[in-house]
Amino acid sequence: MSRKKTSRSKGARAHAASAASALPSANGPRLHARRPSAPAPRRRPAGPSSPVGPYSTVAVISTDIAFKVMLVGDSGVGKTCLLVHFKDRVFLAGIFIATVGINFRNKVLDVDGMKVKLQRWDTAGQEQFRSLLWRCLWCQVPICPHHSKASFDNIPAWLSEIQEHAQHDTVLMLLGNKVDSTQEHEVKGEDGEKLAKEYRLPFMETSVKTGLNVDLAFTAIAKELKQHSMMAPSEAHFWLHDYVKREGRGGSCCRP
Ligand SMILES: Nc1nc2c(ncn2[C@@H]2O[C@H](COP(=O)(O)OP(=O)(O)OP(=O)(O)O)[C@@H](O)[C@H]2O)c(=O)[nH]1
Repeated sequence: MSRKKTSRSKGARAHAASAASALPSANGPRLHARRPSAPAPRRRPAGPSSPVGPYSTVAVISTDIAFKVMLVGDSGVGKTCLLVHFKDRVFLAGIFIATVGINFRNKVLDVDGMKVKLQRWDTAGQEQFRSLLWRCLWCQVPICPHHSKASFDNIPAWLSEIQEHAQHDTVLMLLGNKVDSTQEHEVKGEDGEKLAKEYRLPFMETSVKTGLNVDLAFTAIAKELKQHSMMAPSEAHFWLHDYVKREGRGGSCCRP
């Protein structure tokens, strides 16, 4: 639990500040203007072996487009739980088995009539695993829980790392997880919102325990990614920030 990144150097934080200033303005170009001419290739991921064993049944689901998404943040912030809840609608209450290596889970969403596959990667906090993935990701979601100031304080360093290694047009969204927690909230929703504004990121409070905004977070990501790769000139523009504000429930990020 204590494999936190609290020891990040002042240099990293300074870099984070400069990374923030490097982000485009809210009214300027969007964070992620990638618009490939062809849909993302549906290749089997390179590197780590598939979790599908030799005796597993493989269901082949035809999808129109596929994207790699990764949740990032300190150990214990709820990355695995978010992924598991989104896929299987269960909350791993009180179960904390630190992720070792890399896992991934697929989920196909129907986004405006198109099948969008989100391939969600779950990594342990170790650098060597993340560095395998940085460059092929389409979306990164830094997370901090409401009751952990240390995790919150590390978000700029995570953002800095993303800025440094990931593709420049990676979709980003900030999540404040465990909003249900009865522990004293060292971090208020307003703090998360303020930080998100500073980095010009959409922000949402989530709770895997109650399910608050979990599906919405992934649906918003899927919509945004779909737009990046497929938007036809006649199609209405999808605004991630607006969608999150409009559809989110509870918390300071969203309407009541
Ligand atoms: N109350 C509450 N607890 C949560 C929530 N999300 C996760 N947890 C708990 O937080 C602990 C850690 O969750 P994980 O999903 O394993 O954390 P992680 O970020 O994947 O951790 P690593 O695998 O070490 O990187 C578990 O005991 C979960 O039950 C939430 O929304 N609310």
